[in-house]
Amino acid sequence: MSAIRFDDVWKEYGDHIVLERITMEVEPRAFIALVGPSGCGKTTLLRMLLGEEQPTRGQILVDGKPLPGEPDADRGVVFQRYSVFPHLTVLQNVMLGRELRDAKFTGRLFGAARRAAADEAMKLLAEVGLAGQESKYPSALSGGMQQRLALAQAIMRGPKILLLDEPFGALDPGIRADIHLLMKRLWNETHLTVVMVTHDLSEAFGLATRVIALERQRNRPEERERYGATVSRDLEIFPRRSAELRTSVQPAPTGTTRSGKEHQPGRPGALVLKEQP
Ligand SMILES: Nc1ncnc2c1ncn2[C@@H]1O[C@H](COP(=O)(O)OP(=O)(O)OP(=O)(O)O)[C@@H](O)[C@H]1O
Repeated sequence: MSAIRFDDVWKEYGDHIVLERITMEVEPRAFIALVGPSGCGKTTLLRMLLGEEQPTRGQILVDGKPLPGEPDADRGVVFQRYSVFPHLTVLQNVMLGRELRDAKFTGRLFGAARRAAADEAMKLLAEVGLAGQESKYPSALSGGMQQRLALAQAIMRGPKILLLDEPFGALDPGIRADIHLLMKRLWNETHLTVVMVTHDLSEAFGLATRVIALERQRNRPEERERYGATVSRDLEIFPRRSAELRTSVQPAPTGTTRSGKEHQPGRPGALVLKEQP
């Protein structure tokens, strides 16, 4: 469970200002959807949260402390594609999540620690609907299954913050709906703070507790490089989901993530609109 604070964060590449004046607080266990036009800096913001990029000005604090300058186990990430290792089996990919965290130098666990990690990985695979697929390689899985695997691998690292960069963008609508249910269930069952970049507004409103739009305030061609994007809309989904609303959801049957006990998200029509000053 982590709170994130952006304190007047700017990101520039040479003379090109990509983001400016990003100041916001993200409460613990929030599910943030970052939306905005192509090229406005959504992925750049996510990469700064991951530690792959540093702010040019300002700072990002997690639980009151400056964000470590490089990726660590506290932050898990799933991209639209290529988040898992093609040369490792499904089980090995999920185990790696734990090995990278607990055996940083060797990348391997041994003995009881390895058996415990394998048991946990098997449970997690069942939870994401991949029971029975453990010895397959990712290339033998569908796109939706690969993204479930990527989620399982990220969660196996035990992150406090999960960063999602259009993780479901390449999936067919039906498969997307299934994986949305899975995502909601995983978020409900864990203490994760989630930040997700998406182009899909219905996905944003269906999953998130808060939808944040980034936009350039000045967008004439000659101004594009000199003015970065900033937070233009901060939409809180109402009623807010909170720890009290969490439901205990049984693991989905193998091969599916549909659950009758799924917590319903806030409806897009029920919003509190907070304009940025
Ligand atoms: N390493 C880099 N060096 C120089 N410019 C970069 C770098 N990374 C990103 N940019 C620029 O920053 C801007 C924002 O890119 P970013 O990928 O964050 O946008 P985005 O909102 O995620 O776009 P999309 O929705 O199309 O994925 C773009 O103009 C891009 O060219």
